[in-house]
Amino acid sequence: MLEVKGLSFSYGDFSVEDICFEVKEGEILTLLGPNGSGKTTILKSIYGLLKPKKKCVFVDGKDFHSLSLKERAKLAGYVPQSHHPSFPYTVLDVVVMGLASQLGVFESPRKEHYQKALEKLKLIGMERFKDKPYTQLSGGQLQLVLIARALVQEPKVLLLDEPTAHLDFKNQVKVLGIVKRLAKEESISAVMTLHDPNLASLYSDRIALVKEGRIRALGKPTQILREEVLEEVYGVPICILEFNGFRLILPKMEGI
Ligand SMILES: Nc1ncnc2c1ncn2[C@@H]1O[C@H](COP(=O)(O)OP(=O)(O)OP(=O)(O)O)[C@@H](O)[C@H]1O
Repeated sequence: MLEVKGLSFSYGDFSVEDICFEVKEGEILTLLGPNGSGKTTILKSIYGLLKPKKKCVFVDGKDFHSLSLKERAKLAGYVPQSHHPSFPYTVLDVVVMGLASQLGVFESPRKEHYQKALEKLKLIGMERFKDKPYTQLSGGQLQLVLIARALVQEPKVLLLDEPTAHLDFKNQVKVLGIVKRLAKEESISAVMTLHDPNLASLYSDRIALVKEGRIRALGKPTQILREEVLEEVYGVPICILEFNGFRLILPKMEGI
């Protein structure tokens, strides 16, 4: 289980303050909120890429930030929002790099490591690209490879920053479906950031609405995704249509 207890971080002119939530095994919590509200800052602070003001992140009760890099890499995987590859490693090599922390300093990856990486590429439907230089992938393909790289560690906690950002509709559904299935089957605690409230509603167990560096509301999608709450957070008129038990969140337009 992931516990975030009073996480605060400041860049100077922007800060996230007193972020608190728990994510149980098998659960997906989505951070949803406007551009610049602090979602990435929260994810980076959890993973330790940014240094929060105090001890505040615990995985299975362990103070995550006090662990060694190797121990952290075993426990948590992070998929960044964007990545600009510079060296033309093959896709398979990039996924194997996810296991670097599990190898000794002078140890090269072995057959079983490549096998594991290939399994993860198969899982996301990217095995046919295994020998392609990853500098030659599209933005969406790159995103999928980064997800495979995080999965190869078989982490207990998965942090995904806008995992659907560069993906077409089919791949959005596919990737979020994979995250949901893995969370349940592998008992992973997943935290992701999304921009689309409809996708958040469909794929999250709980949603934290973030505004100006603070969590404004936290709960199940049906509790959180209400017209007045979303209007307050996004500052635009919202209309929610209910149909066969599903909720469709739309901008309010004349005629709706
Ligand atoms: N390295 C940095 N130094 C200073 N300020 C930063 C830095 N990175 C981000 N910020 C600022 O912190 C605020 C929150 O940024 P963050 O990327 O966390 O927001 P976000 O909710 O993830 O946004 P988006 O949805 O647009 O990705 C923004 O005002 C941004 O300008």
